[in-house]
Amino acid sequence: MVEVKKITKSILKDVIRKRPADSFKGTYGKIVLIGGSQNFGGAIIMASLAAVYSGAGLVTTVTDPSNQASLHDWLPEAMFVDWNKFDQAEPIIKAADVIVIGPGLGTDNHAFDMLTKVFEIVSKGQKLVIDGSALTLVAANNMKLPTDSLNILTPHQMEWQRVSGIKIADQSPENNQAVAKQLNAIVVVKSHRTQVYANDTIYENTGGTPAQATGGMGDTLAGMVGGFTAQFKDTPKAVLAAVYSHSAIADKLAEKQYVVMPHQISESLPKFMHKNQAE
Ligand SMILES: NC(=O)C1=CN([C@@H]2O[C@H](COP(=O)(O)OP(=O)(O)OC[C@H]3O[C@@H](n4cnc5c(N)ncnc54)[C@H](O)[C@@H]3O)[C@@H](O)[C@H]2O)[C@@H](O)CC1
Ligand SMILES: Nc1ncnc2c1ncn2[C@@H]1O[C@H](COP(=O)(O)OP(=O)(O)O)[C@@H](O)[C@H]1O
Ligand SMILES: [Mg+2]
Repeated sequence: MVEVKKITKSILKDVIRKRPADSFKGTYGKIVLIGGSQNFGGAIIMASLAAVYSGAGLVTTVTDPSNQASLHDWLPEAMFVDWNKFDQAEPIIKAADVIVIGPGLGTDNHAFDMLTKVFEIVSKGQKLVIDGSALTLVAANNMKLPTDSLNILTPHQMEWQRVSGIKIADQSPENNQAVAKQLNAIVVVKSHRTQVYANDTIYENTGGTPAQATGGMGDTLAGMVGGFTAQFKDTPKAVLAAVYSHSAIADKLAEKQYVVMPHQISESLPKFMHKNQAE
């Protein structure tokens, strides 16, 4: 039996630091989020909201132009780039600390082309969060993950089945770890008790509620993983803190709500992080 470490509240003070007085938006990372087709615009808006509300310094959303007005209605803090104008997106993607690709991306040819181009241009030192449709595209087209970036995959169990080839019933810690090692990535397998595979160590979350079983909940986590890894140096720990915070906020809201809306998690983040920061 392999050891599975619990993700507990102690991860928060380990990761979330009091902000130095002498800092500016550049200190907290540049993040680009790519996704949101005409039909799935909400997904990239929810992910972008989570990135800004978890404290990322500068956020750019690359999406279908039909989403621009709603994006800015929800989030004037985000910059917008039309995903049909890749020449405009390319320098911003190249300059980013973190790229999140996949929420609501869809799986058509345009989505595949964009994912292919992003995999080509990411470079050393960048973190790449691969979620949702991007994982489905990777699996369907047998795409190799980029080797220069630090890759973080955030599949739900069915996406993980597609990417890893392991059937949901067989997704044991041992089996999952073997594929996570081959992929040389941090893998977040989302479920009632989400597991994280990082640096040969397996972690299991201790929170989470069925009140979270609503579309957009994973898109929100992807944005949080982006926001946390953009700001906090230790990437595996930042991922663990994002996973823990996402469920801890939901558990608290679920004490008084039957269902928790993904945007409510984002809206709770600034106060939650304030309360749980280390001096
Ligand atoms: N408002 C929006 O715009 C939304 C857009 N979304 C986007 O829609 C695209 C497709 O993602 P979906 O996940 O909906 O569809 P997928 O087809 O990729 O996955 C859903 C399938 O997986 C199965 N499944 C098995 N175990 C599961 C688990 N633990 N969690 C979730 N599903 C499990 C489900 O039964 C279902 O058949 C993604 O790009 C996603 O980001 C969704 O996030 C929903 C909300
Ligand atoms: N019953 C549950 N208990 C705990 N967490 C859950 C439960 N159902 C869903 N979640 C969480 O909600 C998120 C769902 O992710 P995902 O399926 O990718 O959603 P979407 O793509 O619709 O945004 C994951 O973080 C998962 O852990
Ligand atoms: Mg998802």
